[in-house]
Amino acid sequence: MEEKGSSNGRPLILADYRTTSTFEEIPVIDVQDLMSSDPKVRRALADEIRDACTNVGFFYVENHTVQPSVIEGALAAAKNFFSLPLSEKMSLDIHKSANFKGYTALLGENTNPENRGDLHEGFDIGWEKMFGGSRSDDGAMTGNNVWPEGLPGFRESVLDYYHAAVLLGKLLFPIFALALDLPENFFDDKTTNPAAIMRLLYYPPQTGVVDDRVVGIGAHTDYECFTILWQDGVQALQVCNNEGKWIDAVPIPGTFVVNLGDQLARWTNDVFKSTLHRAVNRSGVERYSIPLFFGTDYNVKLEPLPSCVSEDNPAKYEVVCAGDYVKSRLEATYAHSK
Ligand SMILES: O=C(O)CCC(=O)C(=O)O
Ligand SMILES: [Fe+2]
Repeated sequence: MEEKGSSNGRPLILADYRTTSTFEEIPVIDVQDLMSSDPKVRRALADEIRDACTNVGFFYVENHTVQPSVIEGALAAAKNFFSLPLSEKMSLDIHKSANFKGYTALLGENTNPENRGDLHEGFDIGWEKMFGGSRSDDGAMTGNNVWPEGLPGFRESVLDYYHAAVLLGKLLFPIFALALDLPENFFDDKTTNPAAIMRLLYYPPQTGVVDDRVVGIGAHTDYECFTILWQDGVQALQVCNNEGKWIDAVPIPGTFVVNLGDQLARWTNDVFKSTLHRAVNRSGVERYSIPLFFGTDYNVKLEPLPSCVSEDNPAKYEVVCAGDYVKSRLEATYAHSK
């Protein structure tokens, strides 16, 4: 790839990085140096991440900070929850909660408006301290979590995972900032109350002829800055390249898939890609995944970075408040099953 500006003293015009190149595979990035005390090492990692963000919008991270036991706990919690009788799950129906917390039944969501509903079940939570409860003010997205009764340890296992994934997300923000040639602390004052939504997802297998309008999760882009996704060993996630071809995000043990969402696309005026993806579980067995969508605080304005706007790449998006934006996207996703 052509060398364009960068950390050698010349100003970086990020707008020049916007690319229409395509990809055939998703890069794997080792993030064990995320907290290195050597700025050169962090810079090298940021360059690798910038490449993935401008060309693909997806990458795997290996050697991350989340302990396997925490992941196993969350997976066991998910399996216990989704095995509950439907009536118990429906008592936590997401439509009854303030701001999209709780249970989504099969076909309850329709992520791609051209489809007929998504073939997955979900359970959504937002920020909550393990001890001391929910946060009082998330602006347009304020609302408490809801928890099932009669599943001992469920809340603890889910929150353990939530906080471990949020911590990883907090470590990723500075490296994204560096990748954008911003001060590493650029996002610090914009992520003081991590606006992170976590979901447990269950995908039944789809057998026989698959109606393209009813798949595990329809083609969509994510709403927040980035998503940290744990997936089990069952292949289903697919990422759309620039030629419209679906590339399998093959499960790689020990990794997370990280993908950019529309908030970061808006900050960067589409220099960083929020890439279309979907999940179709044709494996014949059940699949579980756990995305955590990490955005800026809900009161932050999503404004394009000056270095991402140029004469050739004028600002594409109107400035919006993060909370209003996430809420409007969620409202659209659940509108059909209201
Ligand atoms: O389950 C997956 O692999 C993808 C889930 C997803 O794209 C989402 O929840 O936004
Ligand atoms: Fe997604």
